[in-house]
Amino acid sequence: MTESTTKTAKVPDQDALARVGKTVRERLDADPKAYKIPSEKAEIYAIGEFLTSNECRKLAGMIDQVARPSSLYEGTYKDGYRTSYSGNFDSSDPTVKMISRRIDDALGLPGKIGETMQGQRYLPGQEFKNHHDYFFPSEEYWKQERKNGGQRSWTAMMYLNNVPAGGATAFPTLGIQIAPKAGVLLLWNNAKPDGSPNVNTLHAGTPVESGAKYVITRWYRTRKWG
Ligand SMILES: O=C(O)CCC(=O)C(=O)O
Ligand SMILES: [Fe+2]
Repeated sequence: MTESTTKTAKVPDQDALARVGKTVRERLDADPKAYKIPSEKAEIYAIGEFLTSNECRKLAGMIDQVARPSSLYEGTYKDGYRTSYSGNFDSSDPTVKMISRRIDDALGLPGKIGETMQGQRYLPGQEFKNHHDYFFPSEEYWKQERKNGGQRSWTAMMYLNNVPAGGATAFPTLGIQIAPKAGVLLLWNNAKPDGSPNVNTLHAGTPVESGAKYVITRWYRTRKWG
């Protein structure tokens, strides 16, 4: 590809990603509870005490009900890549609805562009290796995801427990590691302010060394999901 074609190459959903990026940035910057994790290369925020300890306990119990091996469930990752157990929640469950709405409100986004919350449990030795949450339009799955709400914009992830050792969320390119803390909501923009994919959002759920790690993820698209 020549330089000029590279520059004009179309990034799917770029304008929408830029728009959603701005909406959420302005919302979080105005929220005194949202802490911006310092980085020049990516937009990452955290909100502490987003969930109560009772909510964390209840949601962890719900993960135990839905969790299945992630590698079999997802299909898009190679064996050994994501060794945690995960599962989608029932989006009509009242608790799921309430927490989803709380996240939507924190980001200032309409719930219809959010994927169903997904629960995930890691036991000692389990991990989710380095990956990007955004889709690669060159991959086969994009044909489907393009129609299914389009590209992923923000990731919202909640920690449901403190992990005795290991299990940090690591952004290797940024030199940032976030240790799980019960009730914290972690948010990051998978796109750059101009709406192109941000490669610096590469991240991993590092191996849990002892105890268990319970998290919930809600990914936002650019258009109505599902
Ligand atoms: O468990 C973590 O810390 C990261 C999870 C993650 O990257 C994801 O669910 O997309
Ligand atoms: Fe991820």
